[in-house]
Amino acid sequence: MAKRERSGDCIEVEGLEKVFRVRRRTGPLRRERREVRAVDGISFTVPRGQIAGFIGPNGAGKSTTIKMLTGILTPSGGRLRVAGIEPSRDRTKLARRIGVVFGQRTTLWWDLPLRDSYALVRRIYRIPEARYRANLERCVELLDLGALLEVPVRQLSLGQRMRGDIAAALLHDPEVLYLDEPTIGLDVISKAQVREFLRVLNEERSTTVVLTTHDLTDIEQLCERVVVIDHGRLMYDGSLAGLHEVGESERTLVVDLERELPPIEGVPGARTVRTEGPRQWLAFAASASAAPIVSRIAADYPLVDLSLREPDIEAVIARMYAGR
Ligand SMILES: Nc1ncnc2c1ncn2[C@@H]1O[C@H](COP(=O)(O)OP(=O)(O)OP(=O)(O)O)[C@@H](O)[C@H]1O
Repeated sequence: MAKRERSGDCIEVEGLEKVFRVRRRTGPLRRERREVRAVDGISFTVPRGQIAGFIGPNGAGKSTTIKMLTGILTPSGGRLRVAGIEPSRDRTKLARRIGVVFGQRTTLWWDLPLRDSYALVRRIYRIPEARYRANLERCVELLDLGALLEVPVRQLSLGQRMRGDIAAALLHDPEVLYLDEPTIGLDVISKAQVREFLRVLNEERSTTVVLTTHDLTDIEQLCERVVVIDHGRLMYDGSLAGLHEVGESERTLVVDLERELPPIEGVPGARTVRTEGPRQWLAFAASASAAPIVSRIAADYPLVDLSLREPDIEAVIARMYAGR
């Protein structure tokens, strides 16, 4: 698979806007016209070869932005370029340069085995035989699809289907890959497989990736950069560590003790926020290490088990607002 140059910006977005005009019935003969500003003047760029996280709460305008980046929707205002192409003007040309994966929808043919779905993708994109074979072989190897190629898509588990969908989006060698919630509903192992694949893909082919997710672990493990939008506006653009800092976000340590005890006290940097029988929840700054907190608790309390919970995106963003 071809490795590309990592120079210049692959995606350029300037003052992007999308206004939906909706009509609402307000009485038997009355209709009201209303405007929804789904995207309200967003600007950012994504350099070639970067994996950028694109996050925000429900209804923030993420899908609308992605749809404009793929040419499905025409912007109401602003400027947009992807791989040097204006998406809404040259949608067909752009389709050859981009791949799109939606976590909650499949682009595969439900009744066909994976292999036949891929053969159809090959025909749609007119992928040359040698390139198709090489790309399919690499995807099958990296996504562990060998045993699944003859299985009809409807019989695949969600994680298998997702891996199948990702391969389908890459057979024509796109330079940009949009992923909308690629790990949603997947178990821990499938999530790890998908993340590892994206890391290798980016490393081997310098593919530019825009990743929409509600899972901060996806961002943590894959994205050097994160763009946060809310109410159609850009809230933050920078590193994940920086986001935790401005959002003053907290991680939670869930601790199982041998028996019910009073709330854990005296652990520097952590405070007990909840107790339920022998289980206690301790919050601490997301930027801090959990190690000293864990060893302190292990030394002072009868510890049976523990797990770590990452902050959720909604909470981080809510704190960003509160801090303004
Ligand atoms: N076709 C449409 N017509 C009218 N309003 C729309 C349309 N598509 C989206 N919207 C509105 O635009 C806003 C942004 O929606 P969008 O789907 O882009 O958000 P999102 O960030 O992708 O949310 P989610 O995380 O829930 O997918 C919402 O208020 C939504 O109701």
